[in-house]
Amino acid sequence: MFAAARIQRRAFSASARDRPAYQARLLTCDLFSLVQLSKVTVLGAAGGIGQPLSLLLKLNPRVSELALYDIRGGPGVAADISHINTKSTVTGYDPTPTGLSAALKGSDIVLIPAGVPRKPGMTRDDLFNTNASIVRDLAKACAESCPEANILVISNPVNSTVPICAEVFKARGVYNPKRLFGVTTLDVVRASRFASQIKKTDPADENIPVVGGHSGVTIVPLFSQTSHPDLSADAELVHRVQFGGDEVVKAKDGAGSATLSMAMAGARFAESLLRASQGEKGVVEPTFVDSPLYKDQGIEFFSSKVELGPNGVEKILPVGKIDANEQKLLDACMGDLKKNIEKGVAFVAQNPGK
Ligand SMILES: NC(=O)C1=CN([C@@H]2O[C@H](COP(=O)(O)OP(=O)(O)OC[C@H]3O[C@@H](n4cnc5c(N)ncnc54)[C@H](O)[C@@H]3O)[C@@H](O)[C@H]2O)C=CC1
Ligand SMILES: O=C([O-])CC(=O)C(=O)O
Repeated sequence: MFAAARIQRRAFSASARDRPAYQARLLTCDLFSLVQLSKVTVLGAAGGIGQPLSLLLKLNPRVSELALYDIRGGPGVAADISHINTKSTVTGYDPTPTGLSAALKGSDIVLIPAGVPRKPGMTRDDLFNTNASIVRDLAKACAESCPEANILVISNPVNSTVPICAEVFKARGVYNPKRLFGVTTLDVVRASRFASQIKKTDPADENIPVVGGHSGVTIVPLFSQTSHPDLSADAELVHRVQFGGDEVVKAKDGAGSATLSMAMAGARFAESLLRASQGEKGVVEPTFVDSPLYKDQGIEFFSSKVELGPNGVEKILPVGKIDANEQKLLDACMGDLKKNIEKGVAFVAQNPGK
């Protein structure tokens, strides 16, 4: 899949005479030639998140091919972004079944920010009726055209849209739990920024695990596991992390929810996955995945720190030691999370679509 891995394999199997040539190629190839075969697809590429996310992916030298699909405006965004002077190719696709399958064929990573965003007064769950069928149908297209790709779900409610994708893949016999991710990176990004504002630190040095799900009380920051354990008692900060999305929805006053910070968070998660796919060890990101951690409580999906690798999920790390404040948050998370997951599963059972 990736050029460097291919060259390395050839170097191993080459004759003693040819091996030095392959090894020299490995040593001398620049970063782009190392990774030239990574195709990334964005579904919903012309939206508030899709556009800046596509821009950031175009700037990423690990991406060699960028496929942009939307029900409207994909080719226009692609034409614009394609003029940026980085090596990757950019193609926009029309909203036809063949356009969608061509956008997905051969993809290594598919990011899905397609669907409607919140308006003030709405919860993420209020988006379910519209976004569930959008995600179901896009998941079907992925299951048919790129069943082995890593699927990164951004569309809300993430706690339900990820199980929807899983059910669609299962129904087609191609479900690989190691390759399905709910993107919760924005919660981690917010936690580190908000904590750094209080502690007057560089947010780049803050690494705050956030576990659970991606909505309100299901978002559980674990400050006790950082160098500022006292922050777990800061109820205002914890609330700000849990309801950071609402802060943006309110400020945008009907014009949508977080788009720019989300694009950064989505691009960061995709970059982590690319680094791990290309052999970097120890790449860890919290993400919402099919997880063994709370299956005994009937919770099939859970966000915790996950080590990424060439096959997607390499290792799901335990929640670890938490303090009494955080235990209360985790207890409060479980009820909503379970209901959100079950709602997604039930939706596909009752509405399998075409
Ligand atoms: N996971 C997270 O942390 C976050 C998730 N979100 C969610 O991301 C989603 C998108 O948000 P925005 O970009 O602000 O919305 P937007 O309305 O600006 O963009 C959505 C795009 O999806 C497209 N679309 C709709 N149906 C489609 C389909 N069937 N196939 C392809 N494209 C389709 C639309 O044409 C539009 O361009 C929302 O559900 C929002 O709640 C937003 C912020 C953070
Ligand atoms: O709040 C929203 O609806 C969008 C979102 O998921 C976030 O900003 O975390």
